Amino acid sequence: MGSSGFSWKLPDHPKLPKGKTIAVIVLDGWGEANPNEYNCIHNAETPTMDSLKKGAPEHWRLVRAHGKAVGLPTEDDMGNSEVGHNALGAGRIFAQGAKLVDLALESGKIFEGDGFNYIKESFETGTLHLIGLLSDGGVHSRLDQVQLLLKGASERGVKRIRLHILTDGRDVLDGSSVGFVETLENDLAKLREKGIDAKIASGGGRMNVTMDRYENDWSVVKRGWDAQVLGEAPFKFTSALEAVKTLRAAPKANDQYLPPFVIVDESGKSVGPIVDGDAVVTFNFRADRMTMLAKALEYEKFDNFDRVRFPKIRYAGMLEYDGELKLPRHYLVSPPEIDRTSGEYLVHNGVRTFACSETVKFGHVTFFWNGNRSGYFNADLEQYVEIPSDSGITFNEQPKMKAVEIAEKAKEAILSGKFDQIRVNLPNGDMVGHTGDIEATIVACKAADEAVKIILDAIQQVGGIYVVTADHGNAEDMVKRDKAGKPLLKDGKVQILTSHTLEPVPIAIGGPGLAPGVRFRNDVPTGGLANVAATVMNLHGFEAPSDYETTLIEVVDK
Ligand SMILES: O=C(O)[C@H](O)COP(=O)(O)O
Ligand SMILES: [Mn+2]
Ligand SMILES: [Mn+2]
Repeated sequence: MGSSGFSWKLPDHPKLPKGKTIAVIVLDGWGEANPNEYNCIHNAETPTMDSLKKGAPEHWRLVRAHGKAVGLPTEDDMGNSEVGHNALGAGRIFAQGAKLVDLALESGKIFEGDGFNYIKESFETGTLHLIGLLSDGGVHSRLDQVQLLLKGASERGVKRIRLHILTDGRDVLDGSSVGFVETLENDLAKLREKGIDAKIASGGGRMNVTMDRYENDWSVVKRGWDAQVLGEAPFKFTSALEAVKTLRAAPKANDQYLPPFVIVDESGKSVGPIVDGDAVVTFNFRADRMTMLAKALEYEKFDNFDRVRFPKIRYAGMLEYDGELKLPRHYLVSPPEIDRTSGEYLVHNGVRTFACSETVKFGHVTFFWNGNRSGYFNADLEQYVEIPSDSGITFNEQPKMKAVEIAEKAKEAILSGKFDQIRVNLPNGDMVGHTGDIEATIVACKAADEAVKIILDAIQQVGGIYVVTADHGNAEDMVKRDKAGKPLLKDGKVQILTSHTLEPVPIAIGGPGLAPGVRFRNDVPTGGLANVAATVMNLHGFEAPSDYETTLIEVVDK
């Protein structure tokens, strides 16, 4: 115990034993919604998940996974992997990046901080470049925040601004890029009237340009670098609106995958390469898909691709993206301080932990789960395994992804007897759901269900316990709906929803190691993802810290 009275030691649970092997399975993008033709989970064969549901209400229930339950600004904010895994791992609700940026903009503090003062040093003689996702999805970024940032910079002496936009179509409807570009162009026109030279300089679809994650495919970041920094891209236009409209007209074009483009002047010269003395802000608040670019912009030593030129810039992230790596060194808003996560507590209490997913979700069950912290708490007690994801494809082409491989790794870890907690993320429902391909998403959900079965069978063999849950909805509703819940039509066609949803997610507990009297309490009706950590700690035989969101379970005499 330290002088403050703080201790990592968790009290013993009065009724539940230690030493059980526990599988914690997170089905990514697996919400609960009414059965209908757009509910891919319902329409897939999912015998394992269906059988768990029969355990309701004692061993199966729903928990909230969106809005304030996961620290987002409003109840209209859909859940996402970052906030979902943060809540699952941390056991408490933290105001998240979206909210923290809102507050900093509202109070004006963002413009008084070190990060802004640093980039401001370039305003007199250099250009301010803003790079990020042009969207109101609220998952990685928000257009209204960019607008306030532009306004704030314009009131504080900026003379030249260049925007490098990434079109979305993943957290928002495909095709919405056109409207966002129009809005932004209007704002920039107003800045120009005030004498500020403000333009969009480059762009591209988020999944094709810049926003890769967990180092799955550096060529994505390189395509962005070439356009944003070098001013080079296969497509050249004289306006961003023309760019997006033209590129969207190609067969099968999609906002997520638009090719990189640069905006050029009458002489064909790019209007906004990044050069020595400029300032750069990456305006996404969410870390996972900005970290790779942040490294390229900041690290002197870098060999992931040939940068050709490494301009001497003043660079700040909207947030600090990685607290361990201190990346980037400068940022406009401090990230949530997610401390004392369940992973850290459990390791301090001797719980041996195995975590696994494939690359595209690997950081979710490690970095996000551990409060946006990379690396092990204690390498002697933990093992994290990453299974390489396919790269260069959209996941509707391979909807089974690496579900079986992840499950087999988990099974091996369970049967090895070397671990007390085996934690996985099964990405299928989410990654394939984001493609908007309904047939493929049904295949994806079936594959995830089969993977769950492999893990539950292993738990059965060792007399363990399982906790099966999800981080937010996605595959259970693939259509945009009106307020009354009816599919919304556009030009006579339904609009496919590629984004997450506001739906709750299931949580199921069971397995031969679950003590007979354990059941879900009925007095936590509004329970959310943050209640899961205390629940899992109890199942490991510990009481949760008193400031954690309450456990979902009770133990009754049987
Ligand atoms: O980054 C993404 O793929 C989407 O914007 C959100 O999906 P995730 O929160 O499930 O990662
Ligand atoms: Mn997710
Ligand atoms: Mn997702």
